[in-house]
Amino acid sequence: MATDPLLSFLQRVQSNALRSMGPTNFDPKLYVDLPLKTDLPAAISAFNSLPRQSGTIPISEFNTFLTQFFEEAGSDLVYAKPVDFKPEPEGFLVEVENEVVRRWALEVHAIWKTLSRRVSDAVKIRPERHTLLYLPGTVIVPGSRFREVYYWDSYWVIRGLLASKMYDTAKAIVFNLVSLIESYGHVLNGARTYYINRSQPPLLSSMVMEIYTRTGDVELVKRVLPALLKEHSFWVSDIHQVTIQDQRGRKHCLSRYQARWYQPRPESATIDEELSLKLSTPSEKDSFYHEIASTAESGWDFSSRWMRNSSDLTTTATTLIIPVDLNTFIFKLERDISTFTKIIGDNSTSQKFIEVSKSRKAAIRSLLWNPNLGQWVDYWLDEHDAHQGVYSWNPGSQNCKNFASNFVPLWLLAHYKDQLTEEFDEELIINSLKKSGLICEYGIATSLSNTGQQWDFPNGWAPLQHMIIEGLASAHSKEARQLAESIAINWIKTNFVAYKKTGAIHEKCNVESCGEYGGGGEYKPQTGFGWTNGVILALLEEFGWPHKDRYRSKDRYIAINYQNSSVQKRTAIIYRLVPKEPATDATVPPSNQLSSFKYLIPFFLLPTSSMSPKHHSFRIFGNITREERVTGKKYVDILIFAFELEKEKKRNNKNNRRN
Ligand SMILES: OC[C@H]1O[C@H](O[C@H]2O[C@H](CO)[C@@H](O)[C@H](O)[C@H]2O)[C@H](O)[C@@H](O)[C@@H]1O
Repeated sequence: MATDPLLSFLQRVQSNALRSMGPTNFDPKLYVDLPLKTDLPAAISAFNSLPRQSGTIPISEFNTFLTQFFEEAGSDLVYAKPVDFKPEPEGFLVEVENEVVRRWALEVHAIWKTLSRRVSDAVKIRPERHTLLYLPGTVIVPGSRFREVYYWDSYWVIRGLLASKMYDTAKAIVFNLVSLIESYGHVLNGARTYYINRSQPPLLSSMVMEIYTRTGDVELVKRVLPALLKEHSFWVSDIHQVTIQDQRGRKHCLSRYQARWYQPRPESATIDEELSLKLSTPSEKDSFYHEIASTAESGWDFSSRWMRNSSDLTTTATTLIIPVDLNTFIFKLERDISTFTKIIGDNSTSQKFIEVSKSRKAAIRSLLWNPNLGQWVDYWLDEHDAHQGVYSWNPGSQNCKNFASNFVPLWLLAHYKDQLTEEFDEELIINSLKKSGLICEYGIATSLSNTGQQWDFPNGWAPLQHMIIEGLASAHSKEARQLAESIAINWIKTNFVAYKKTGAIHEKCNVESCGEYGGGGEYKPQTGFGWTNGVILALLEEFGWPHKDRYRSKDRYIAINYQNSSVQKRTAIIYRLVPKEPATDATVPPSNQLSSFKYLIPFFLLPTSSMSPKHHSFRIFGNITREERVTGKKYVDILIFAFELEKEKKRNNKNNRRN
C-alpha cells in the first residue's frame, strides 16, 4: 500500500469498490483520481463506519459515501479553451487539398479544444485532497481515462499542435513539464502523485527542439536548458545507468528503465495484487511490483518485449534490459543539449555533450547493433554476470525478436542524419524492416507476438508509426521515402475510417484491419486521443493529400460489403464507386477467385446516375489471401473508406450547387 496517506486511503476505496461492484467495467484508476470534498480524516472515519457484510460494503451505501465525500474524477482539471486555437488557422495543412480529408483534418484539429485543460485552483489551495499535481499552464490530456498530462504523449501532442499553429499551447506544455523537473528532478510519467516514482521516455528536449525550429524562440531554450541538464543527470544516475564491458574489453555506459517503487501501482493496484497471487514470497511480489512500475516507465506497458515468458506478466524483467529506444532518446537528448548550449553561446558545454553523445553512440554500436539482422536490438543483462558492477557483454543476450522499437534509431535520420548514416548501412536496415513482418496493411505492428498485451501484435501505436515514418522519409533512398509515404497514408486511412465508424480517434489501432481500433492490455481501449491526433496532423502536414484522391489509383473500383457475414451465405453488395471509366478485361478478377460469393448489385445504392449495368466490373488490387477471400475483409475495409469519401464528396457537390 502506498505510504502517501491520501493514496493509501484511495487504494482502500478502490479495493472495496471492486468487491462491492464486481469486476465488470471496473477501472481501478477511477478511484485514485477522485478528489476529496472534505479533509482526509473525516473521509477515513466515515469510510471506516460504513456497514460491511462479510467485509463488503453494500453497493448503495458505498455509492452514497462516494457522492458525499468525493468530487467527480477529472473535475479538478477544468476545461480551458486554448488561447491560440483558431478553427482554421492561417497556413494550416496547406498541402491537404482534398476537401474530404481536409475537412476531417479540421475536425481532428478541433479536438484540441476538447482535450485542453487547466488544473483548478482547488488543487493549488488544498493539494492534500488531490492526487492531481498542480501545473502552472494549459495542458492537453490524452483523453478518456487519461485525465492528466503524460510525458511522452506530449511530444506527439506538440507535433500536432505545431501543425495546428498552436505555439503558445505547445510552449505551455513544455513549461508544465519543466515545473515537474524543478519539483521532482525528472518529468513524471504523468502529473499525479502516484506517478512520482517514475518517468517515461525522455522526449522533452525533442519537444523544445521542434518548437524552437518553428519559432526560433531563444528565450524558450534558455528557460528550459537547466531542466534538461537535470533530466540528463536523472537518466545517467545510478538507478538508470549500467556499465557493460564489450568483447574487446572496452567499458560502455547505457541506460535502462527503473522505477523507485516496490508496491502495486496505485492506479492498477487491484490488478497488480491479483497477478501477484501466483508468487509466493513477499520479496518475489515486491520485485514483480518493481518490474511492473519500471515497465510503465518505458511507455510500453505491457509487452512481450519485457517478459521472459510472453504469456506470464509476472516474468517481466524490464530492469534487466537495455532498451534500444531509450538509449536513442537519451542520445538525442545529449545532442539536443549540445545544440541548445551552442545556440546560447555556451560552447564548452556544447562540446562536452557532443563527447557524451559520441560515447553513447559507440556503446549503441558495440552492444545494441546486430549487423546480421540489420537492426538495433535490446540487450538482456545477466544478473550473474556482473563483476563489481560491470556486466560482460554476451552476443547471445541480444533480443533478436522483431519489435518496432528495433527501428526507432531510424528516427535520428530526421534529426541528426550524419549520426546514423556515417556508420550504418541504410539499405540493410530498410530491407530488414521490410522483411521483418512488422509492416502490415494499416501500419507498423508493435511486435510479432499476439500476447493480448497492448504493446504487442496486432496493435499499432501512433508514436511508433511516426518515428519510423519520419526516419524513413529522411533516408537517402527514394524507396525508403516511398515506403514512409505508403505507411503514412495507410495509417491516416485507418484512422479516418475508425473515426467515421466510431466518431472518435483512438489510442491505438489494429494494423491488420482498416478502421479497427486496438485492444488488449489492462484497461478498455481509450479515445481522444492526444498522440494519435498529433500524429495524424503531423503526417498530413508532411505528406499532404492531393486533390486527386490518392486512394483512387489503387483502390479504384472498390467494391464489396457483406449483407450477411455468415460464411455459408456469402452475400455481398458491390458498389461501383467510379463509374465513368469502364474497366478493361485485365481488371476483372478470374471468376474462380471470388466464385464463392454471390454478388448483388443494387443500382439504387450506386453513387451516380451515370452508372450503367455494363460497368459492373471492378479491379482487384494486390494479392488476395485465402482468408481475405473467405472473409471479404479487404473489400469491406476499403469500401468503408472509399464510400465515406464518396458520400462526403456528393454532399459537398450538393452544397456547392446550392451556393
Ligand atoms: O493505467 C495503466 C497505465 O496507463 C498508462 O499507460 C498507457 O497510457 C499512457 C497515456 O496515453 C501512455 O503514455 C502509455 O504508453 C500507455 O501504455 C500509464 O502511463 C501507466 O503508467 C499506467 O500504469
